[in-house]
Amino acid sequence: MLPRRFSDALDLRITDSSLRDGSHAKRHQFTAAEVAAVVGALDAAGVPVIEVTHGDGLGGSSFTYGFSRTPEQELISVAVETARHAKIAFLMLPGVGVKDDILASAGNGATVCRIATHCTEADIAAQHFGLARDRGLETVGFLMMAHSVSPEDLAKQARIMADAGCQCVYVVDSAGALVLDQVSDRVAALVAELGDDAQVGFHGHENLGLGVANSVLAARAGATQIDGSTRRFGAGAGNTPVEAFVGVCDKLGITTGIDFFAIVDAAEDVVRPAMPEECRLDRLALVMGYAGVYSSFLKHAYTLAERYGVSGAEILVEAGARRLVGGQEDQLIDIALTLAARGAGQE
Ligand SMILES: CC[C@H](O)CC(=O)C(=O)O
Ligand SMILES: [Mn+2]
Repeated sequence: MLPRRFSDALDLRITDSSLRDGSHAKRHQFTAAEVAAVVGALDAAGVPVIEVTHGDGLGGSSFTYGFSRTPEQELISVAVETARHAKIAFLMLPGVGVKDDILASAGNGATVCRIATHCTEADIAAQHFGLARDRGLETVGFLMMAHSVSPEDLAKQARIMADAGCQCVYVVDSAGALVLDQVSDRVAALVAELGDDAQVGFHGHENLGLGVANSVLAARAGATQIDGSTRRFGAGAGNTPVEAFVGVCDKLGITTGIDFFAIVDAAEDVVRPAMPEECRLDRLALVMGYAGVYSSFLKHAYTLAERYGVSGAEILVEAGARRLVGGQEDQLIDIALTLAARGAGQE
């Protein structure tokens, strides 16, 4: 069991996901040199956990999700060799990655295993949590698209993960659709359900501009692990910006162990040069948050809108109406073709 608090000095543990969620924004084109530079800067700033994987997790490099420029085990190895203090985490979605991918990541020195499922499908992760615990890995569970079920139903799924060996279950706002109390209610429901059996975490997206505020409310409701990405480098409008969140935590007296000025410098001098462009709160990102669409669909929507001459916003609105989940990227093609047949204009 993980302690409720990481140490007397640390109220919250932040995991930086720039090198995993940011992979979506970079269309999975990280080089080993970029990973080394970013890990070096985040580690020096005191970031305790750094996640490194293809955006869609281990095994994500594919026609469906987009091919990686650099094999992810190479990136994990570089991260492990570079980090002096930070733990290196990886993400896997059962069925996209397989158990051998977990073993390979552990073999290359990653120590935090994060398993993600849709928020109604926690049971498919049971064997992966078991394997990870057997290998001595720390385990984190991701209940994705958490806006789409009630706090009570989410808590039941969290219980399934905890019983399978998950040490911290995250409320994952994949669409950046949760608004303030909707975060607190979900985190509080998980805290009440899990008690001392597992910690609770929160992973936010900026699609409605609420990443920092939602993360503060998650912490106040009892979350002890919070995700963010330096310079918001993540899918959609990006994730909760780590540097802003650290500054806010400092002002609120919440201890993160991260040096504000060092992470601000890392954001500007090291992470920004690795980004193809800023993660923006633009039309399609806003539509994602409003319509409740998986943030990693953003680049797919841009590509399909251009290819078929249709509106990216309309693709996303329909994706929200169909309640698409991760792995259903091919349905975006169907939506685009349907819009093209109707003669919808491009936006
Ligand atoms: C495809 C995995 C996904 O990007 C995980 C995640 O960060 C989320 O659901 O927000
Ligand atoms: Mn995410």
